[in-house]
Amino acid sequence: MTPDLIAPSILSADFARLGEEVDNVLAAGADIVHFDVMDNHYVPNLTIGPLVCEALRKHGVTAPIDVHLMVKPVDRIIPDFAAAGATYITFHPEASEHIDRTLQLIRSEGCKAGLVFNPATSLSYLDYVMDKIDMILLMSVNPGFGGQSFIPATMDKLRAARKMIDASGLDIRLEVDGGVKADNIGEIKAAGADTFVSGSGIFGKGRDSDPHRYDSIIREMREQMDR
Ligand SMILES: O=C(CO)[C@@H](O)[C@H](O)COP(=O)(O)O
Ligand SMILES: [Fe+2]
Repeated sequence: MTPDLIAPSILSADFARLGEEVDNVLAAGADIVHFDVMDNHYVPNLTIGPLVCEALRKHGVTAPIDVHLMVKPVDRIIPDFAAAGATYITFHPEASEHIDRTLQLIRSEGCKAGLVFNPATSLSYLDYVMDKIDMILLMSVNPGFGGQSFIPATMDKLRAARKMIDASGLDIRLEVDGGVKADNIGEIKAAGADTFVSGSGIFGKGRDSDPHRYDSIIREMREQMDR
């Protein structure tokens, strides 16, 4: 049985106090840090690199770090993220010339490997690489920005991906990313997800110094998942 993981996307955190934000959201009960890497080439936005991942590790973050690469090309940056302390490294199949080789590269660097599926991307990319995958990430928004609305068609894709994983008998996490909130996380879990990325749904807009500001939202998400 794969335990459910809540993965706050730090894209929506207050970057002026990133270490504190990550400490607080993990202390509130979140499980894994979702680390969105954007290159303003594969997606129309630019964010963070291995330096920030390394800084979180030096700050003392011991929780898994789930690096979501929205970059093209992909391979060059993988060893740097592995050295910086990434736990999972996922990438979009459209961004790699050789998907099988990129998956093998991630594992050879000591990280868990995953493929990321945009809303319109077919799950058929999985057909010949399921044995090289530790995580399937389904985008429920088009990649590039936080704060977007969940795309309802993701639910059917989620059920299909869950069937593929169960039929494979392999230990593969099924993560959903984009527009996940307390009011839809229960339905997303029921459709088959076990790992839940939420950025604006957790960090919200407000900036305040209360170290317990994330306790209630994480608790509410758990309650919704356990219903
Ligand atoms: O990868 C991405 C966006 O491309 C996501 O991880 C977002 O950062 C999720 O943000 P919310 O939709 O939860 O606000
Ligand atoms: Fe992401």
